[in-house]
Amino acid sequence: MSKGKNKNRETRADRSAKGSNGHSCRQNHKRMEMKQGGEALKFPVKLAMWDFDHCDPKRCSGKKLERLGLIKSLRVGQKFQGIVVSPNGNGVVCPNDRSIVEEQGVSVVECSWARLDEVPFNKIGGKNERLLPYLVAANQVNYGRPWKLNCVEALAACFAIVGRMDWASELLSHFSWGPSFLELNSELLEIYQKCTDAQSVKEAETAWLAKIQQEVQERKSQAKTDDIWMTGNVNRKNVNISESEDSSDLEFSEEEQHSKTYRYDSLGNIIASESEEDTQNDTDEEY
Ligand SMILES: C[S@@+](CC[C@H](N)C(=O)[O-])C[C@H]1O[C@@H](n2cnc3c(N)ncnc32)[C@H](O)[C@@H]1O
Repeated sequence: MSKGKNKNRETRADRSAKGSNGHSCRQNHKRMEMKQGGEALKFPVKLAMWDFDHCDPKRCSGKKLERLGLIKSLRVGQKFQGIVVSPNGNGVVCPNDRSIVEEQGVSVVECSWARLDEVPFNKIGGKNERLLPYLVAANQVNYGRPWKLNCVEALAACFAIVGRMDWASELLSHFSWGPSFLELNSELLEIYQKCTDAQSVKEAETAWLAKIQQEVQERKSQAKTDDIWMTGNVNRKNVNISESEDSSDLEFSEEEQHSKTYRYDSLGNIIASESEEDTQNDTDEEY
């Protein structure tokens, strides 16, 4: 029995019996026993997490995996041999990581995105710490948000990238919204699966981001053009039409419309080509 000033100090044995959330292994173990129908579910590879208890247990995907007996809690100070999917990672998960995933498993850091500065990253992790490339969350809390996935999405994303779609689907099947994560990201995951190393995944990610950026620009210009059909061409409102001019005078004759193909700017104004200004009679040029 310890005495005096050391009375309240934890022994090494006490500490090692606690998870990263400070709960005793017995408590964690007890929770792990609360499986569906009392039976622990089995997963083909090791799944682990450092749980910092930042999140509402009812909404927390890591805790749910733990309740199902699918994931093991690690303590601070304990390292993980497999892939550690972490905001502290250097390279990104890539198909070349497959053998590590299959042999050693995957772990995550169960914490709040808003409290990352409270996580002692130097005391957790392992030699295979990885970021995830661009993917979009499908969970109910962060639906549609890129990069910041929850724990089960992060584990599933890792499995999917290394080509273990079977494990990704199996894990997500325990969440009502789970399968939609793979649907939402299907095109991109297929692209990542065709890569090899981290650099090729980064290149694929850069190309994808450029593509979606371009699509956004195109949609914006399209929206501007569509507005004209709804509101009319605002530039035309400033055209000074004399009393005697009928609006039909501003329209082109059928003959004109058929004889030329006009080019329009984004506001619907006809762009006069240089050659048209120079040589009014030149009708051969196509725009
Ligand atoms: C910050 S926690 C949030 C957990 C959430 N409360 C839940 O219910 O699962 C999500 C964890 O998933 C992993 N993760 C998610 N997105 C990631 C990304 N883009 N790169 C690296 N790790 C990521 C990390 O381990 C991260 O700590």
